[in-house]
Amino acid sequence: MRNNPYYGPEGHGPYEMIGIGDLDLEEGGRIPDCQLAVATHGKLNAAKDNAILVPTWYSGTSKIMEQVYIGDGRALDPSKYFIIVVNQIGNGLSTSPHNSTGALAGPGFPKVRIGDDVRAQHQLLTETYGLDRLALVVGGSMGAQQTYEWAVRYPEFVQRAAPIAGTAKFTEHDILLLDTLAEAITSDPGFRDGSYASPADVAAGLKRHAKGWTLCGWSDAFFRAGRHRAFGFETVRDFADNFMVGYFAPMDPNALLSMSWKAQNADVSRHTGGDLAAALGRIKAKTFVMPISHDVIFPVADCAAEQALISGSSLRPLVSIDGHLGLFGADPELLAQVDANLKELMETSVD
Ligand SMILES: CCOC(C)=O
Repeated sequence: MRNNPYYGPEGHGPYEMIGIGDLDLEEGGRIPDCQLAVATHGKLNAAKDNAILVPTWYSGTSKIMEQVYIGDGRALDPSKYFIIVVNQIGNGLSTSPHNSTGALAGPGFPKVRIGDDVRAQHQLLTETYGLDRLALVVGGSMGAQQTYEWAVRYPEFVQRAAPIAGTAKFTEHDILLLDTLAEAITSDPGFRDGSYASPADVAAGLKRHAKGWTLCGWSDAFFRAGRHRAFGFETVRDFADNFMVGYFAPMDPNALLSMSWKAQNADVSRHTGGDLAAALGRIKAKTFVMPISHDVIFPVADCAAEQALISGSSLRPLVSIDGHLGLFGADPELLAQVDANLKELMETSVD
C-alpha cells in the first residue's frame, strides 16, 4: 500500500521532513536516506539551552502531542522553549513501511529498535539544530521508552527526563499483550503477510486490534464511571465499535506492527548486558517518573520499581481513571498534573 492518505500534512501537519542519511539498524537492516517528520514549536535561544525533545507513541504522531501538551501557558510553552516533536520511525509520517520503496516497502520494512530512533534523533538534533544538550526529554508510552533510552544512551546530553506512562524495559506481561494485539491483525486473511493493498483489506484485523486496545488502553473504572459517554457514546460497545475502531481503521497495519515489535523489544539493559540497575544507574538527568494510576499496561508498581534504580529521581504518579490512554488528554485533571510536574521539573536547576 503506497502512501496511505491517512498519513499526510492535512491530518497531521504542520511538520517538515528532514533527511538524516542512511541509518544502519541494530538488528542488521539499513534504512537508506532515512527521513524524520519533525514538528517544532517556539524558538531556539542563542545559548541553545532551551530545547525540549518530545518523541511520539504507538499509533500517534506529532499532531496529538501538539494538540494535547503544547501551548502558551502550558508546561511545554513555545514562548519559552524550542520544542522538537520527532515522529518515530515506522509511525507513518517518518520513514515507514507504506512510504518506503523496493525491498523496504510494506512487509519488507526492517526491524527498528528504540535505540535506532534515539540515535537518529540525536543525529538530527546535533546536525540540524547544533544542540549539545536537551533541557528536557518528555514522552508518553513509547515516548517514555525513547525518553529512557535517551537518558541511558546519552547521559551527558539529557538534563531532565520525564517518562510518562512507560517503562525502560518492557515486561513479560506486556510482551504477551502486544503479541495478542498483533495477532489480532496478522490473523486476518486480508493481511496477506503484509502484502495487503489497503488497510480496508485488513478491516477485520484492525477491528479486533482496536477492541483489544479498548480493553487495555482504558481502565475498568473508566467504563464504570461512564467516561466513554464524555466521548459521545452511550454504551461501552458503541465506544469500542466506533471511537476505537474508527481510530485504528485508517492506519497502516505494517506501521502498527513495526512499532509494536519496537515496543516489545524496548530494553535499556541492552547497554549493560542485561543489568537493568546498571543501565538506569547511568542516568544523570533529573528524572520524574510519571505513571498513570489506573494504567494496566504500565502499572505504577512497574514504573516505581525502575524509578527506585534512578539516582535523584522522583516518582510522580498521575491520578486518572482513564488509564493508559489518559495520554489522549480527555481528562483535564490528568493534564493539569502533567503540567504541574513538568513545570516543577523545569524549575529544577541542573549543574
Ligand atoms: C504499548 C505502547 O503504547 C503506546 C500508546 O505507545
